Amino acid sequence: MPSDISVSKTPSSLNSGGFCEDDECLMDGDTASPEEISNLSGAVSMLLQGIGENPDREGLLKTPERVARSMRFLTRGYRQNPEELLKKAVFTESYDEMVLVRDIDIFSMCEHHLLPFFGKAHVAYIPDGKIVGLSKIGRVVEVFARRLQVQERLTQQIRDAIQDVLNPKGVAVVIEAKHLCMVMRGVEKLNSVTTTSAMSGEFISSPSTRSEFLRLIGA
Ligand SMILES: Nc1nc2c(ncn2[C@@H]2O[C@H](COP(=O)(O)OP(=O)(O)OP(=O)(O)O)[C@@H](O)[C@H]2O)c(=O)[nH]1
Ligand SMILES: [Zn+2]
Repeated sequence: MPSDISVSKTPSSLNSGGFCEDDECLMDGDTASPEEISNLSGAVSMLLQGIGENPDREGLLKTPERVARSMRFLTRGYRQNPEELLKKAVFTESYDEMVLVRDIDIFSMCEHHLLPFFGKAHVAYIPDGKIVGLSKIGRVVEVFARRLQVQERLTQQIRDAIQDVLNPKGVAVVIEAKHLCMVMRGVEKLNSVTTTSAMSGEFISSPSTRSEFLRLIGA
C-alpha cells in the first residue's frame, strides 16, 4: 500500500450528514482519509489482477493510488450538499422572466458500467422573488453529475434542488449526453446521443414558456 498519502481534509470536517461543512470542501476539496485511499487502492490492485495484469510491474506501481484518487474526484458529489451550495448565493430580486444557463458541460459516470457519459446540460428557471448566483447553477449540476448516475435521475435531481431552494415559478432541465457504455462497448453506437428533460411549474403548465425554452436551447 502507498505510504506517502497526504489528505486535504480530515473526516472531522464532515457534518452528521456526511457532507463537508467548510467552503473549500463544499466547492472542490476531498475528505479522503489515508485508510479510505488505502482501501480503494487495494480494490484497484485486485481489479488489475482480475484482468490478468501484474500490479507490481513498473508502469502500474502507482496506478492503484492514482485510480483511487481519480475515483474520489469523479464521485466527489456524494460529499457535497447541493442545497447548501445554492443557498450560499440567493438574492431577492423582482426579475420574473426566464433565466437560462445553456451548454453547461457535464461529465458523469453510468451506474451500470462505471463508464463515463458526458455532454451538455441546459438549466432554466423563472424566479418568483428570488434569484441565484449563476455559477451556482453550474455547481449544482456538477454535484449531481459527480456521482454514479443514470441520466434521467441526474436531470430530475438538478430540477428538484433548484425548485426546493428557490421555489421559483418553474424549472426546466435538459441534458444531452453520449454514453461510453453504448459507444466503446455493448451496442457500439458511436453517434448516439441521449436527451432527457425534467420540468416543473410554468414549464409544464404554459406551452409557450416551454416552447420558448426549447427554442432558446436550439432543441
Ligand atoms: N435509462 C438509462 N440506461 C442507461 C444509462 N446508462 C447506461 N444505461 C443502460 O443500462 C443498461 C444495462 O443493461 P444490462 O442488460 O443490465 O447490461 P449490459 O448487458 O451491459 O447491456 P448492454 O449495454 O446492452 O450490453 C444498458 O441498456 C445501458 O445502455 C442511463 O443513464 N439511463
Ligand atoms: Zn452504462
